[in-house]
Amino acid sequence: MKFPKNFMFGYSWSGFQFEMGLPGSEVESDWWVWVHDKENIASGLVSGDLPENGPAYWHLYKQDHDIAEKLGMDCIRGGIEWARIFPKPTFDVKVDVEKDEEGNIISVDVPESTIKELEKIANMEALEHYRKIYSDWKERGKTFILNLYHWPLPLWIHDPIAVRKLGPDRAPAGWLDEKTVVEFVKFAAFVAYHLDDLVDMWSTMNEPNVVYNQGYINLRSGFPPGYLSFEAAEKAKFNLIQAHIGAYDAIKEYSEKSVGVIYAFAWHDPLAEEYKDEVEEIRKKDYEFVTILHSKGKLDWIGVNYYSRLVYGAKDGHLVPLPGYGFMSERGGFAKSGRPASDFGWEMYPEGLENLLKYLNNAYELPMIITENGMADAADRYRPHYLVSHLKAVYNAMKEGADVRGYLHWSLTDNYEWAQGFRMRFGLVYVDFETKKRYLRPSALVFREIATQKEIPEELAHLADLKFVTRK
Ligand SMILES: OC[C@@H]1[C@@H](O)[C@H](O)[C@@H](O)c2[nH]c(CCc3ccccc3)c[n+]21
Repeated sequence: MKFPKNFMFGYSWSGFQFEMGLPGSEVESDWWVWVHDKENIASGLVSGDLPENGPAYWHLYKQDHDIAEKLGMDCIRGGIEWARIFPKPTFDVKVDVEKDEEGNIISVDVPESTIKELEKIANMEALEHYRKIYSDWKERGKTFILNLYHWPLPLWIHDPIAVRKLGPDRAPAGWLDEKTVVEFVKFAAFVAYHLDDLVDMWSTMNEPNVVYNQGYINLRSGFPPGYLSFEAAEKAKFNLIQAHIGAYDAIKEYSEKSVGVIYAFAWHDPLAEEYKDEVEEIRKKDYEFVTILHSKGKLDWIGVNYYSRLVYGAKDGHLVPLPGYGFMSERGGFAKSGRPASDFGWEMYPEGLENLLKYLNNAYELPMIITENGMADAADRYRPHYLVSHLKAVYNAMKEGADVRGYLHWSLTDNYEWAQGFRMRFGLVYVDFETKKRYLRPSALVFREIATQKEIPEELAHLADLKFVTRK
């Protein structure tokens, strides 16, 4: 199975999960206070592991780029932490905001004069260090995708502990506050103005759907602010859509490159044929954020994050995602389908990726990049199979006309998995967090074979069809 010669292979990283690990790389944000909060740790909502003990990419980026190059990678999707660039509030830097009659933001104008004002309160050393990190990869003749927002917010934008204790009206409320939209657009313009020469493709945000679903509805996920409210989730969703649109326009002021969004796409299956139509409605609703951006012409490409599926069945007269399948399978066990689940309890379901890519290609007709795909598998027992079976799914979808430009694995190295800390290991490369030393897992060699040849060679294709003995 041969991929096009310009098909890209690589990996994705995010600031909070990868940068910290050696002294001098720490940065305060809502996620920082959230994972250090004693009550969150005591209640088990977060692991108690700390990001400052992470893989130290801020200092060791050359090492990881060397490994990535050795594994045949030619594209990295990376991030930039808003809390690093603007540790202090940017509210006092005034901009013109145009709103419609309902008060929705139509545009935020960030001219060069405003950028110069922002430079006076920005952390220009952090900006320069990001330039060094990105340049080290670009100087190797590689492709770089920069994503502006991957979940942490500056504390002056969002204080999650205060929101949970006092409510969003008496604390910096993050995406519940439309002021955040304006500040995010300033950040986007500032970064595009300063770093566009190093960026091949832009993304405004990673998985906005996870931010509003996990933060305000699925509280067991351990996401900030852990404030249960359906209307808060809707408000956050609305403001995130405004933020993407504002950032899209702001980037276009300073860049000719394409601007997309990276989204968490689960695949949805009905447990029985009779639920088919209702599940199609659920799928449409789940992808609505992307549909809205596309309908407004504010989307040049789609970052597809795919891991597993959700299977829907009837419970008390309505359709719900069923435990025992997809994301809701037993950690380190087997899904009810008989397929193995990851250390995180996510069923391996490569068909979902093939179905998803065909569906998205038909729905949006935009270039796509798999910006995340991988599994928590500390022992690397299943990862070779997971990797080849999902690459085969991409290959099959492309054969059916899906416009996929690349596959970026999640991830190169083990890293800080949010509320789970270091317990969930997603790396092709194992990290000893004491010594920060990197070690290749067997699946890294499988990745290298495929990425260097841009092909799933015959002698590795069998890995897609492995059958694992279930406990039964
Ligand atoms: O959990 C592994 C990775 C995280 O480390 C990334 O930061 C994040 O972008 C990320 N997203 C997902 C998918 C989570 C999800 C999918 C579908 C529905 C809800 C959540 C998995 N991951």
